[in-house]
Order: sequence, then C-alpha cells, then structure tokens
Amino acid sequence: MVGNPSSIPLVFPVFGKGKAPHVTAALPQHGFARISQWKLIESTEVPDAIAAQFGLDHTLISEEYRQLWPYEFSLTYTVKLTADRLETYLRVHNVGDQAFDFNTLLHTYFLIPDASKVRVVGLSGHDYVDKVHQQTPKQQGDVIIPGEVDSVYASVSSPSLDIRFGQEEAAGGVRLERRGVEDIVVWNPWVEKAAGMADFGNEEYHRMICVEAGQVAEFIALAAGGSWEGGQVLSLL
Ligand SMILES: O=P(O)(O)OC[C@H]1O[C@H](O)[C@H](O)[C@@H](O)[C@@H]1O
Repeated sequence: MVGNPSSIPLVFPVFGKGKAPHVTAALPQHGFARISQWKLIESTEVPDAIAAQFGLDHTLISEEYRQLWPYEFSLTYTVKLTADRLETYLRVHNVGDQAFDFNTLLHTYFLIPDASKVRVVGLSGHDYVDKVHQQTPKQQGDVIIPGEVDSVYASVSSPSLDIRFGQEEAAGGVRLERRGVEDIVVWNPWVEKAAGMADFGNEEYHRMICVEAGQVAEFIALAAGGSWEGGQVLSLL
C-alpha cells in the first residue's frame, strides 16, 4: 500500500521527486522503499506489547531500482505496539564500499474525525516551505487544514507535536515525538488533488492528516560502512 488512513509508507531514498543531477532523479516519487517487498526479520509478543522487525536491502529491490540507485544498503524497520503507543524506527546501513546520501520520512497517515477541526500544536513561530502556494512564511499559531496543505518544517526545535482532533481537551489526539529526525511535513490533499489520486478515495481527505517525521530538507550522507537511525513515538493524548 502506498498510503491510506492509517498507514506509514516509508519514504527512502528520496523525498518527492529527485532532481537532476542527483542520482535519485529517475526514481519514483518518494523512492522505492514503500513499493518494494520487505521481509519479516522477527516478531515478538510479550504481555501487552508486540514488536516486529522488517528488512529491505539491495538484493530485495527490483533490478530496475538497483540500476537507478546502485548502492548496497540494508534497511531495518522496527515497529513496537502497545495499547496506547506505537514506536517506529528506521535504521539505514551502508553495507557497500561507496558512500551514498538519502532522505527518509515516516509518511504517517492519521485517521481523524474531522480535518476541518484538527490542529497540529508545536510548530508556531517556525519558518516553513508552503509547497501549495510556493511561499516560505512563518507559522502563526497551530497548523490547521483550511484547504490543500503541503508544508515542510525543517529542523523543528520542539521535540514533540500534538495532533489534536478538536479545540476541546476531550476531543483527544496523538502526540508525535521525534527520535533522531529533524523535519516535519504536514499534508492534506483536499478536494481536487484527492480526486486526481488513484489510491486515495475522493472523500478521504475529510478524515485524514499526514504529519510526517523525517529528514527531507537536506540529504543525509552515509559513508561506506556507516549507519543512521531515526524514528518516532506516537502516543494517545
Ligand atoms: O501521492 P504520494 O506520492 O503518496 O505523495 C503524497 C504527498 O507526500 C508528501 O506529503 C509530500 O509533501 C506531498 O507533496 C505529496 O503529495
């Protein structure tokens, strides 16, 4: 699945469409990780918690992607779930003898009661790239969804954000804590863009928001043999 409420497609090794002359230019939007077949490494169940690890490496992606992005890599995706908490971490390991650089993002889709009432708390005062209006304004107050939103907040200082489902405390929500990743993307395609997306129902935009933690403003450079890890912790408010 590329992305539907509620899921977390993994963006790697490029966010959006790569730009020439960067090596990712010919890759599909958001890279190949979300459209490749991962393998289950292990799963464990203990009382009140379940955890699983999945792997993807250069031997598991298609020949086409291997040629377009000719690096030897190993990704390990770890998921831990309890009744009120979901932790997801991605480890990127350069197992080859050539350096590479990459973007990555946990493209989290939250299924919410009403997109017109949701607010993302914790980004006020931050500069951001408004990809819809091609502007770089400063966030004033909470992020709301008045229409199509596609905003990139680079190097966010607040370690956690609250996705509140409404004004009142009782409306509930989710806390997103970043772990080793700096950037946040907020996205809702709204009417027209949703209608043009094959894997997205025309009315789904009413009940979703993507709040995506990752490293997308700049590529991360990974030397031969190096590794990197980042992730997020989601908990109920
Ligand atoms: O339609 P997709 O390839 O899944 O991308 C969905 C969205 O992902 C991110 O949020 C980007 O910032 C958006 O520009 C993009 O439209």
